[in-house]
Amino acid sequence: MNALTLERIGHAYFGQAVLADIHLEVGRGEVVALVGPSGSGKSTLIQIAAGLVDAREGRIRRGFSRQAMIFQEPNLMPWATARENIGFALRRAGVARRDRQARIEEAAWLAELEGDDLGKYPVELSGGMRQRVAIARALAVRPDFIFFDEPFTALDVALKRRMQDLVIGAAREAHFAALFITHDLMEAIRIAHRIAVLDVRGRGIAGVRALEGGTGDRNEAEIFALRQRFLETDPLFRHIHDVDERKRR
Ligand SMILES: Nc1ncnc2c1ncn2[C@@H]1O[C@H](COP(=O)(O)OP(=O)(O)OP(=O)(O)O)[C@@H](O)[C@H]1O
Repeated sequence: MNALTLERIGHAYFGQAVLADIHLEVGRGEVVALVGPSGSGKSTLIQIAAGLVDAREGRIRRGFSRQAMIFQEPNLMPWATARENIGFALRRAGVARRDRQARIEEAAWLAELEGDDLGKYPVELSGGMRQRVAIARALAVRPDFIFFDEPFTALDVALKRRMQDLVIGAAREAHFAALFITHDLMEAIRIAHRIAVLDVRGRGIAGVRALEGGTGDRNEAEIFALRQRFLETDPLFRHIHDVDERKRR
């Protein structure tokens, strides 16, 4: 069984269709990037897949046992240290108190957080460090599926790159499957096994491209060349940088 299967998913907000006839599969241990123009319904789809929004139509089969979500905003509790933020997630997940410390250390190691950082409050941490804490909080529950909703869009280029490497390393280490929403085709090529492109108006998946090799195996020159090839020669990617396509209808 796949980690995730979406069948004929459709959704509408206030009678306005947002998604229709979406079919998408994510295999076990597979990272699928979902790209599409702004407003095409990517966030809605990931929220449906994660069970945060009930789809109006279709069926979802989940072959994973524990999920986590990472958003653009780290959403840390400001009154709690990084360690406590991760610990709360473990408590919510039902992890016994005696096991929490070891799980926090394990997740901090995967997210490359130092011991000092764990004792700091969110306000004392940089944007990048806060996002590391959010990643550690997600990894601490040992998810076998992670939903990423444009997690690195707000970060500068160098930091973004480090975070992507971190996700690639963690995916290899922890073997989770993931659905990763991004606007950035370079990011999709760097991180994913396959790239799915959502139709401009959310009417189906326009197409899927499988990437050769494992994630993290592609060097910068290969990633750049592939991005250029996709954008210049593959009609599937023609509209992915369109903005607010829906509003122009
Ligand atoms: N809670 C909501 N209530 C009403 N309309 C919504 C809601 N959430 C999203 N929409 C609308 O649904 C459409 C799809 O939005 P969604 O955020 O899913 O797209 P997206 O592809 O993730 O966009 P972006 O890349 O800009 O984040 C948009 O027209 C948006 O305005």
